[in-house]
Amino acid sequence: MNSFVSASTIAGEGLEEVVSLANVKRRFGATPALDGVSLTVRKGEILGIIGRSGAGKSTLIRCLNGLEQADSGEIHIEGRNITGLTEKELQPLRRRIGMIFQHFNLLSAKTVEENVALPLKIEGLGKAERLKRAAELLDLVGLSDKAKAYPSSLSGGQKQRVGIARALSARPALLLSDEATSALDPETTRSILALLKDINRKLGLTILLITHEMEVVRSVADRVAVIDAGRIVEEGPVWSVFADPRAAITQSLLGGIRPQLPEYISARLSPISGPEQILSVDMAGPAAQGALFADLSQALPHSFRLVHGGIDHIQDQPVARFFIAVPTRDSTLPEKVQQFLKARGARVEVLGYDADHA
Ligand SMILES: Nc1ncnc2c1ncn2[C@@H]1O[C@H](COP(=O)(O)OP(=O)(O)OP(=O)(O)O)[C@@H](O)[C@H]1O
Repeated sequence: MNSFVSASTIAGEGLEEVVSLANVKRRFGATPALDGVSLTVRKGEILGIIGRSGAGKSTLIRCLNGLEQADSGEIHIEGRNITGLTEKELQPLRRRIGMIFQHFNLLSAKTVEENVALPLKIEGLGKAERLKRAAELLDLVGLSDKAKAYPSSLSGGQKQRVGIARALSARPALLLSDEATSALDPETTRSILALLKDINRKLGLTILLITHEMEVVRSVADRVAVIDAGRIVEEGPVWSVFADPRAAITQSLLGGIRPQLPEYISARLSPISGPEQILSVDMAGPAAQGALFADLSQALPHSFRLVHGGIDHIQDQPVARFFIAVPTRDSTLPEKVQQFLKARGARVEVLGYDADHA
């Protein structure tokens, strides 16, 4: 483990909730930007907050770091209520939150190591100690060879690594990532997310990820909270929210990364009985581990045709979603197939009938 940044120095000892919000409200004129938000970020976890543009994510961040005052409700950082504090009282608490941003916000006239060491200068540390710590942090993010470089000579991914090192330099209790991968290409995004996960695991760093991309949540978060019109509409372990999204907004945000019924089939689906009934079959955890379709085909031969789908693995849990077509020539078959699948723990939904399948 890195000697400078250890789990115990990043997060306060013995505190389970690094951040908690209780019924936080913030209104701009007629717009309730935050409409009673309650959530907690637990020590050592990665919590993803996802929402569309205008959902209230920026207002939430601004309330958390004290740039915006909530109209009502309470915000605790490491057990301390920050609502109503003066600017002076807020300053030491603000330093408990390290931030990384979409556009990195590095100082272009300073070298990489100077950027990383800057928060330590503000804390009053001597130069030798600042540079020693900067070197350790650059080692942590894999950029030791760029210490003397200027930000303009770095790629986007390298700039964000510097941003991460700088955010960690003042030993924050929480790393707040504000759309930190939104300006990066998919491969660089993956490497930055892998780095965040690695630091989270190695150092026990608590991370709050604000994003509009489900893929970001999928690859690194432990829990996810979905925000819509200033309200948390759904919250839970990532794999379970992916397996069974309840809110319409969550289903819509998941649209791009969950198997969907192919467009050409959904376009011709009819609610009126036809030659094939189309079902969606969702399974997660133990239910997704068995040989469900092999067993179905043995119990009820020629009872279905696989149309589309697949198995994803989220937080080491299988999450499966398939679409099958069941012939209706034998009118009792659809019901038998559904009962078989439900008895094996699958969630089954009748989407309609495909009248045109040859
Ligand atoms: N200073 C302000 N004055 C007036 N309305 C505001 C202000 N800040 C935010 N709002 C409104 O509050 C709502 C939430 O905005 P917010 O910026 O928090 O959303 P967001 O999820 O961060 O969106 P984006 O992803 O586009 O940044 C929006 O309807 C926005 O127009």
